Amino acid sequence: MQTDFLKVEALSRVYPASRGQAPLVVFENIHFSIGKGEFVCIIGHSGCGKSTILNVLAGLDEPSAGVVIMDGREVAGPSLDRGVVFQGHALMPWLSVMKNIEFAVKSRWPDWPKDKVRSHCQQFIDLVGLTGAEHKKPSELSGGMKQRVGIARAFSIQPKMLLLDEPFGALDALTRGVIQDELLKICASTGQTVFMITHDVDEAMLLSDKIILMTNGPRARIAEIVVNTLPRNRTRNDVHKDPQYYRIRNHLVDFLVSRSREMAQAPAADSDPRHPPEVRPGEMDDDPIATPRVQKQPAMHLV
Ligand SMILES: Nc1ncnc2c1ncn2[C@@H]1O[C@H](COP(=O)(O)OP(=O)(O)OP(=O)(O)O)[C@@H](O)[C@H]1O
Repeated sequence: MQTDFLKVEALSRVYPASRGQAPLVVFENIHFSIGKGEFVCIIGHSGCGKSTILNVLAGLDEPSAGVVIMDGREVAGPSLDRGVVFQGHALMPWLSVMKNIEFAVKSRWPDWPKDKVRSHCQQFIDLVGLTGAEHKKPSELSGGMKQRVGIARAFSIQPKMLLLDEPFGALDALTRGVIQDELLKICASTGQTVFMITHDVDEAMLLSDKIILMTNGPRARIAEIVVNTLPRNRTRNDVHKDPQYYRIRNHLVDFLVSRSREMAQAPAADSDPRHPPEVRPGEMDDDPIATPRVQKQPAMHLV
C-alpha cells in the first residue's frame, strides 16, 4: 500500500480577531497521512475543526499554515480528483437528479458519448435507491433523498479520494445502513481512499481502518489515531460479534465523554505532533468485561 497517498503536514487554522476578541486558533500543528485505499474517520466534538480540515483537503479552504499533498502534488484548489459530500447536499436546484449527476460525470469524462454518461449516472442513481426519481428537481425531494443525490454524484466521478462530511446524518436508519453497506462494497472492490467525518462511533468502527481522535477546540490537536483491527470483511450484522469490538468502542466513547476535554485542558503532551500516537486494541485500558454497561447501549451520537 502507498502509505502516504495523502499527507497532511503542520496544518493550522486561525481566524483573525474580530470585535475586540483574540484570534481564534481552531487547530494547530496537525499531521497525519492516509494510505491509498485506506478509510480514515475523524471524530471529535463540535467546533474542533473537522469540517475545516476536510475543506482544506478538498481545496475549498486554505490553511493558515501547513500543507496537504495528495498523490505527490500539493492541494491548491478544488479538483475532480476529490469527490466531496457535505452535510448539506449542495445540489444545483435548477437541475434534475440525473442532470446534477451528469454535470459532474461530463466534467470528469468530457469525451464520453451521451449514452455512456447516462448509463453510468443511472448505475449510481440505482445504487443509492433513487430509481424513478431521475427527473425530479431537488425541491421535489426529501432531505434524505437530496443527500443521496450528493452521495451518488461524489461516487460517480470515481475520485482518487472521497471526502465525506457526515454524509449519512440526515438519512433514516434503513437507508443509512444500505448506503454504508454499498460504501463498504465500493471500497472493497475499487480500493477507494476515503476521509470521513462522523459523530457516530459505530459507523466509524464499521467503515474505517483508522479513526483520528481530535481533542476539543480551540487549539484542537490530534490526541491519537486508533487502528481499527476488526477484520476488513466486516458487515453491520456481525461486526459487534468480534471480541475486539467493545474494547475499541469503549475506548472511543471514553475519549468522547472525558478524555477529549481533559486533554484539551492539559498542555500538549511531550509526544511529537508529527507522529501522533497510534493505539491498537491490545494497548487500550478499557476492559469490556469490566464495563458491560457500554455493550448494552444503543448507537451513540455525540456532538
Ligand atoms: N468563517 C469563520 N470565521 C470565524 N470562525 C469560524 C469560521 N468558520 C468556522 N469557524 C469556527 O471554526 C471552528 C471549527 O469549525 P468546524 O465547522 O470546522 O468544526 P467541526 O468540528 O466540523 O464542528 P461540527 O462537528 O459542529 O460540524 C468553530 O469554532 C467555528 O465557529
